[in-house]
Amino acid sequence: MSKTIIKVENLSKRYRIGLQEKKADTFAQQLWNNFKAPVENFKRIKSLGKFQEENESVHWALRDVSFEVKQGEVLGIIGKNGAGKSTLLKILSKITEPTSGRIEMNGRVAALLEVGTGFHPELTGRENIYMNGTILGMTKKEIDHKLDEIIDFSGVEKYIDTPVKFYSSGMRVRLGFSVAAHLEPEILIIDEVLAVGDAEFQKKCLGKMKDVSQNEGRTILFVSHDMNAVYKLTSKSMLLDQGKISAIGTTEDIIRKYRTEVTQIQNQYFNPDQSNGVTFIEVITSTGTGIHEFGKPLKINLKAKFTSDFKNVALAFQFIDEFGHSVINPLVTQDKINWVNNGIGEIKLIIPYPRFILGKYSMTVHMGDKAGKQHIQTLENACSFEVAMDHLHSDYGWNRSAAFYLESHIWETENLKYESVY
Ligand SMILES: Nc1ncnc2c1ncn2[C@@H]1O[C@H](COP(=O)(O)OP(=O)(O)OP(=O)(O)O)[C@@H](O)[C@H]1O
Repeated sequence: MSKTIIKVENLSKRYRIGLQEKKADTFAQQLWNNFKAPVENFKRIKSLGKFQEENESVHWALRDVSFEVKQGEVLGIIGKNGAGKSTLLKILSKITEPTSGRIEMNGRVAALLEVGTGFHPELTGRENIYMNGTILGMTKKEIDHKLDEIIDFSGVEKYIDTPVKFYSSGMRVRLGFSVAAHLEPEILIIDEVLAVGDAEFQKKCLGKMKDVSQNEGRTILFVSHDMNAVYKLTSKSMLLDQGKISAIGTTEDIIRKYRTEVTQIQNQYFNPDQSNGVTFIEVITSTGTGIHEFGKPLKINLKAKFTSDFKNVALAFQFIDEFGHSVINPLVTQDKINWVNNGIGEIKLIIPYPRFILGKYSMTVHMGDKAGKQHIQTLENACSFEVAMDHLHSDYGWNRSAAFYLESHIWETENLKYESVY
């Protein structure tokens, strides 16, 4: 059993929201506000000083957060904007003090948080490498030994003797990551910053992080909004919600939970006017929450009610992607449907091998009589669902704009044959 390298107990961070100036409509009011401001601000500061008191100007960015990370573990940290992810990483990197709680870290920490943190702008790239190495407790000889590798990985060798203040944000991130990953910290903390770099560099960074965790036993904490990157790099993740841990578990489960929370999906349609036509439609996705995992069967349930028996009904389901394209030919009922039990009826559509690739889809339902003479109802945007592909590993990453669908296929040469089934 590997040893615990990070132990966090009841960690909380309280921010005091700025003491704002009062707005004035008139000059006289402005003078009065200026006169009163010091007294009011003093009162607010005093009330904030009382730790136990809740107040609208107090904001808890983290509240009672406890968890442990073992050596060599790669922990993904995900959550909506403002959930407290960066605050947690800043506290662990000793950039910010917690308000209360305890942290035990058994190793040297290298962090890549905001673009450019950890660099002195007036120093050159090379000087900054030495400065960072020294802070991490490395000798000059040890840094000398790593120097070429760091410069090479960063891809900024042309500018390595230029002060960092002249670097673009992408160049700073490249060098920042390279320094953090190569200077052999026991704990590597990486925030969203990698998103600044181009796709090729991001891929290279993910590969390097995998390498340092698997082959060198380093521990990594990784924050990202890119679920594909989290999926690829981590097997365990933590979901933060309003400063609290809402779940810790396998990355697959945590991403599923997160997606369900952030995606506003209308996967049920209910018609309050039940006099004639469709009364209810539901898209039953593989997760049951409007999120559908690529490749699994998709089901649609439709209920209808008419004022009397209704014979020879025809239905068509049309699937529209988020760019407004109809992605497959509308699926039309071939045989007549008769709803003769006072016009109450139900039909299920099952798509066994849907090919919709990641993204959001909505469904339009057309209803008419079989002869096509009578149009009964068209329900645009009746239900929607989102297709997720995080569970499918890809060396390239999935890109919504790259394709409309994904196809299973077979490769054959003289001495090799294999099938990729999606
Ligand atoms: N210096 C600060 N002063 C006041 N409030 C702050 C400060 N820093 C962060 N906060 C607040 O604390 C909460 C958590 O912020 P944090 O940046 O940790 O969230 P996050 O999960 O990293 O969000 P994002 O995904 O947008 O980066 C937010 O409500 C934020 O407004």
